[in-house]
Amino acid sequence: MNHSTGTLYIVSAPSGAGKTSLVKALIDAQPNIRVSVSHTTRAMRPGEADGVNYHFVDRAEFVRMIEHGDFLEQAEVFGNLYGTSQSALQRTLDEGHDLILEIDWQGAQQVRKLMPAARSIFILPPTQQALRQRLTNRGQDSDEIIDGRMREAVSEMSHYNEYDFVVINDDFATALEDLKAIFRANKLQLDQQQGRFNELLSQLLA
Ligand SMILES: Nc1ncnc2c1ncn2[C@@H]1O[C@H](COP(=O)(O)OP(=O)(O)OP(=O)(O)O)[C@@H](O)[C@H]1O
Ligand SMILES: Nc1nc2c(ncn2[C@@H]2O[C@H](COP(=O)(O)O)[C@@H](O)[C@H]2O)c(=O)[nH]1
Repeated sequence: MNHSTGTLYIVSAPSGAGKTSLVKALIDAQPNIRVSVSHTTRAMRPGEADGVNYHFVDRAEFVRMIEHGDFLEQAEVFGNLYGTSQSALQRTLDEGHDLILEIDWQGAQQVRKLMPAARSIFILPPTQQALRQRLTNRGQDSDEIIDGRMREAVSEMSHYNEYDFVVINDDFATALEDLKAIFRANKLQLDQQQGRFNELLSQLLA
């Protein structure tokens, strides 16, 4: 059996639903999973670092990268450009690591067309009030930006049924267990498809 190529996962959610926190907790527990570092024209937030949270570039550089064909997918979200580097993604998968893309529904549609084997997960907040509360508690965006993100949340959430799985992030620990279960089930399915159990089965059935 050859496990050399990793699986690509797409994780989408309205801003503030908790996808970054959940993905971070998942990869802390499962070292073979990597997270793609996107390029963006958004301003850096306090506490963020270039090359860690994002590759922060200006609009001219981002447009140059689009023209050069550097992105697997790219989209405008909340007035800023975001994109996934094709070469970094391919390198990580070829190294055998599973890779998570934290991207919006527009990017998810583009990736599904190009890489149909990608598995996709949509994370929902338990209520609209909880979503606003989380954006407020995060303390990184002005009231005006939070209002804009709440308006966009409805449009983002209307695409939930394009995804393979939906996870509700009400209790954090429960949502994390749901995410882990999705990754575990997918790995077991791949093991079966790639014949990992053939030797055992030939002994058991002899
Ligand atoms: N289950 C939860 N209950 C309460 N607070 C939560 C829960 N999950 C995440 N949070 C908090 O909600 C805030 C938003 O979470 P996070 O930044 O992970 O969201 P996000 O979906 O990645 O947003 P964005 O798309 O804007 O980056 C954070 O302060 C986080 O600690
Ligand atoms: N299509 C893409 N969407 C992306 C990418 N990286 C992030 N995102 C989306 O942007 C919003 C806002 O993120 P924030 O860090 O500014 O709060 C987030 O909800 C993601 O869905 C990307 O590479 N491509």
